[in-house]
Amino acid sequence: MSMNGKVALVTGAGQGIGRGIALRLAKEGARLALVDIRNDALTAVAQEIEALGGKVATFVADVGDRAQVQAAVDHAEQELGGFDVIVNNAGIAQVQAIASVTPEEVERIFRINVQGVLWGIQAAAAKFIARGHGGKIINACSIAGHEGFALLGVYSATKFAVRALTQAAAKEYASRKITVNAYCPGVVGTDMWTEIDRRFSDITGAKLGETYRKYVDGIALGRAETADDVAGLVAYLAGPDSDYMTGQSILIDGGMVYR
Ligand SMILES: NC(=O)C1=CN([C@@H]2O[C@H](COP(=O)(O)OP(=O)(O)OC[C@H]3O[C@@H](n4cnc5c(N)ncnc54)[C@H](O)[C@@H]3O)[C@@H](O)[C@H]2O)C=CC1
Ligand SMILES: CC(=O)C(C)=O
Repeated sequence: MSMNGKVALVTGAGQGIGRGIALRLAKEGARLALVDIRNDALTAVAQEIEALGGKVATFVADVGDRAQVQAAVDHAEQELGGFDVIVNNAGIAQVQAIASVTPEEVERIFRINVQGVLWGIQAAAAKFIARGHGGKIINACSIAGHEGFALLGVYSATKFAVRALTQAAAKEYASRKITVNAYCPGVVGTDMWTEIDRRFSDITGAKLGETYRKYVDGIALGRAETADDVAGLVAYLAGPDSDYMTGQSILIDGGMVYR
């Protein structure tokens, strides 16, 4: 188990990709701090990890709020007795034509997808520096962080911003033995995609399920991605085999976007 004795904090851990990452890191031997805005979802995932024999603590926090992120990181260290890895996974989608997007919508998605990652980087890096033995910061990007998609323009802009933060933080923290990388999934069949599909349907008149199928048809490996597919990459980025990698935003999309 590559993460024995390590403590990892995962945001947006209540469902979907975050849940998959938390379960995988627990199987790798990590103690887990789970963060989400939904307490009921956190409790359910914590019970799954405990059933595997894992140690887990949960914190309700909104990642867009800097003080709440700091409090979650402080609690994780106190309750689990360490702090080695943060996975800044929480994020929201938005489907809207550029012509009709509002300032409120832009503010909300940048607050969660970009500031949420920034506050996580800041709080975690300060802990790693204070402890003096480095650490790993892992951020949620997307294929939309490598290519702008129609009706997903503002969402894409947030994910391009995550790549920029990942590169800049990698350079700023390298001398402290802190690595910063990002994972960029393609089409993962979570609630996020159910909502994206529904919004496309509202805007374009596509039948429910049609947009999702169209995207999946564009995947070279011929199937939608699972949270476990993403979690495998995150386990690698969280473990010792990736010690010499930093500043990278790695596509894991079954063959959709080639960079
Ligand atoms: N589903 C997909 O196809 C893809 C997802 N991603 C990214 O992966 C990450 C996870 O996505 P999914 O699991 O699909 O989403 P999801 O919508 O299924 O789950 C997101 C989780 O984050 C939590 N959350 C939302 N806002 C929060 C906030 N302000 N503070 C704390 N927690 C919050 C939700 O309660 C939920 O548990 C996101 O950053 C997303 O942009 C990237 C590429 C593809
Ligand atoms: C949700 C997401 O990142 C895409 C583009 O599928």
